[in-house]
Amino acid sequence: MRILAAGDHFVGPDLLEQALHAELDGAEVSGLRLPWPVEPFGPVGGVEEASGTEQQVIEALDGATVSVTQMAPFTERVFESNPQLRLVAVGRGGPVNVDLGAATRAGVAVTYAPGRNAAAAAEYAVGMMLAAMRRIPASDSELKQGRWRGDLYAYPDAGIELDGTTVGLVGYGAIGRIVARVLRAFGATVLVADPFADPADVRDDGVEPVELDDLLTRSSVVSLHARLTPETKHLINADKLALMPHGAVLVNTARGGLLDYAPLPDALHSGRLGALAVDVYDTEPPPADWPLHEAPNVVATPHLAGATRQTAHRAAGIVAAEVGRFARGEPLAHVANPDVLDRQS
Ligand SMILES: NC(=O)C1=CN([C@@H]2O[C@H](COP(=O)(O)OP(=O)(O)OC[C@H]3O[C@@H](n4cnc5c(N)ncnc54)[C@H](O)[C@@H]3O)[C@@H](O)[C@H]2O)C=CC1
Ligand SMILES: O=C(O)C(=O)COP(=O)(O)O
Repeated sequence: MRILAAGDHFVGPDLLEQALHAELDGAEVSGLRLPWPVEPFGPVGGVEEASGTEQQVIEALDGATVSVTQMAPFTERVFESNPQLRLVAVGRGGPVNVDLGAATRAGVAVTYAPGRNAAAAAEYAVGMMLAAMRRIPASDSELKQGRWRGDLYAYPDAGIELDGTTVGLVGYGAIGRIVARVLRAFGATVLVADPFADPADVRDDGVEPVELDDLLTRSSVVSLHARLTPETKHLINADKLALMPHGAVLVNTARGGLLDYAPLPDALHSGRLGALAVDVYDTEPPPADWPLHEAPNVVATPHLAGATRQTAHRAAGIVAAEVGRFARGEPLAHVANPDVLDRQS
């Protein structure tokens, strides 16, 4: 079986290859390294989450029946140009770089790796929340500039605790669930808005399922954990921000497109938003004259929430395990287009 390991800077072709060799004896693996920094290609399935070009993938596939990848674009043209392809195993929480309709028409099974970075992203989200609520990065730079205990030591400008605070999570998938568990351990009251989560399951976790507007009205801290789709674009806009209590904290470690960034500078300057913590942006990287660089109480990091060493190994292990199942004719664990399996059997 010929396999293309189309890796990138984070989960490289070498890591994918090692995992494949550990899983399968005698696999013939070729590597493709996708560009870094990311060169966006897309949209593939409504969102721009692929990197590299389809031509690169078409040429690199070169007769492979299986490909493992993180970000390579698998488009209609890629499938048409490589009719021998049978499996694309994507090491991401969603196979957003694959045109699923085209894969299904071409008879290619697509698998993915739900939760592979959930612990990493959840821990980071809670870290960002605490950083914003207690303004840890600002205090760090003040101290390094020779300032000892500024406004943050003065009532009422001091930060707030998670203990006893109501935190609203928008999205209750792999990451939202871990964030909820951690927040409850801190003593927070957790509300969740997720139209696809079973309210009974949410309640079983000690969390209250609510509608989005209710969540925004009641939460002192709101953290976004939904996936970006055409339906969730600008889920949080100026009207939704206006529902939040004065001084509320907003955290976005999910996707820039979930949040309309345009009204945020005014919301921060007026104090309507008490603090903002963001790891993701409407344009990545944000421009040098990004208005939020000048706004008060913003903690901003360069899209790092999911990036831990464990995540990279887990992604490679999950895709290699899928390829192993495929090679042995066993059922695949996480198929995004199950209809195609009937046609393959
Ligand atoms: N900053 C980073 O480095 C990372 C960001 N992410 C992002 O974090 C987000 C969450 O990832 P996962 O938990 O793995 O995704 P997931 O697919 O497990 O969960 C997403 C949840 O969003 C819910 N959802 C869909 N429409 C919704 C709506 N209108 N309102 C509220 N919820 C809605 C779904 O029902 C699902 O439960 C995604 O946007 C993902 O791209 C993930 C990992 C790293
Ligand atoms: O945002 C990131 O960096 C991600 O890794 C996104 O993760 P996912 O595509 O959900 O596996």
